Amino acid sequence: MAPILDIKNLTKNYGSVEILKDINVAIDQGDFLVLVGPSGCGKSTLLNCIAGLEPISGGSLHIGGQDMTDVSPKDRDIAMVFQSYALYPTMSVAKNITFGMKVRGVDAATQASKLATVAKQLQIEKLLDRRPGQLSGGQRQRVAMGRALVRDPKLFLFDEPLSNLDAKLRVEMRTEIKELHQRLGASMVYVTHDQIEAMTLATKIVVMKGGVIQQVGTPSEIYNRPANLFVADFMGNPAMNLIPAKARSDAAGTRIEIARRDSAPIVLTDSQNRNLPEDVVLGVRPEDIAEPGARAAANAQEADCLVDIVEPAGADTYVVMQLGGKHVTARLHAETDATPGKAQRLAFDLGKVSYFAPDTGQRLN
Ligand SMILES: Nc1ncnc2c1ncn2[C@@H]1O[C@H](COP(=O)(O)OP(=O)(O)OP(=O)(O)O)[C@@H](O)[C@H]1O
Repeated sequence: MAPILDIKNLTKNYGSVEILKDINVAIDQGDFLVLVGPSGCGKSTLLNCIAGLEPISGGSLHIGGQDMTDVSPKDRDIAMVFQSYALYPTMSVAKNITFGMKVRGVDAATQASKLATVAKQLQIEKLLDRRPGQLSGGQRQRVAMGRALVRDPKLFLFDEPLSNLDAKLRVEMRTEIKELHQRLGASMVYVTHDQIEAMTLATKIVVMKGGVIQQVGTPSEIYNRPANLFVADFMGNPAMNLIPAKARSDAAGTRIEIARRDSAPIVLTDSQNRNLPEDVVLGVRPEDIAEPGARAAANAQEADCLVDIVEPAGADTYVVMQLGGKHVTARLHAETDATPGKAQRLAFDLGKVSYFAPDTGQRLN
């Protein structure tokens, strides 16, 4: 089957400035694509290009197998949910949701039945007579989604829909959106700068920086095999530790040497990765540094590390050390007896590490 959305070699310029560079992405029916990246990376511009709110400068864009490059937004069979919700303030919730259908000439009975279905799905049946001003942020968000749902479009587009909500409600609405996606099996494109939102919602993530796609992959690919230092650093909280190290390969494997502040370097042996250049950046997630025996590890290599800071975080305790001249965070059990100023034996899971070239930032393994 043709991809539901197929973007090929898309570029977008504002005047002489190239905002999006050679964008290539395709998703299948039912995919939840999340565009994620720091402010100004071009994710909203890309969404607006998909919606047809911005013309593209080069390349092509197909939705449902149809070339939409020059088609107006209303004829693209999409529905968009904006950050601002864009509700009509003087209309009731019911009118806000049915207005688009009315404009398109949908008959009254169909309007009513679609409204009832969507109101039930979103649990806003009791709010239908209210105006947007009489709703909470989360309720407004639901109404905005209701307006998109009644269109039954080929593609839903979401532009940071949760960014106006407080932290707790954000998490609740995130779960609701995920549940809605699972129930409808709809195809969605979702913009956020929040990497947790990206990881939890997406079936496919596009990480962007400076108008350039850094990596396209499933949440697990992006998290476990980041393509470069930018993605490694951007996705995950606390961030992946990125430690300058020396790699020396021989018959037994690769010896990874990491400088310590006041003693000889730590030496870990990686039996899987050979042929690394001498200078590498070792990428290791905080959860892949543990107390020996605490977690199943594919290739645990132990070393003593001087603990600088201990940060209890409820379920886990974060321990911060200095290795390779960087702060390195390990995610330990809450009951750890790690103590600031004391050495702690830690197991590094070399079966899960990433290596990057210090100069280009590209992944090496
Ligand atoms: N109409 C415009 N004219 C010129 N430059 C623009 C215009 N709209 C956006 N830009 C620039 O394009 C770049 C990408 O903007 P965009 O809004 O897509 O980023 P973003 O990743 O969505 O960021 P944010 O999360 O802050 O919304 C930015 O450098 C921005 O200044």
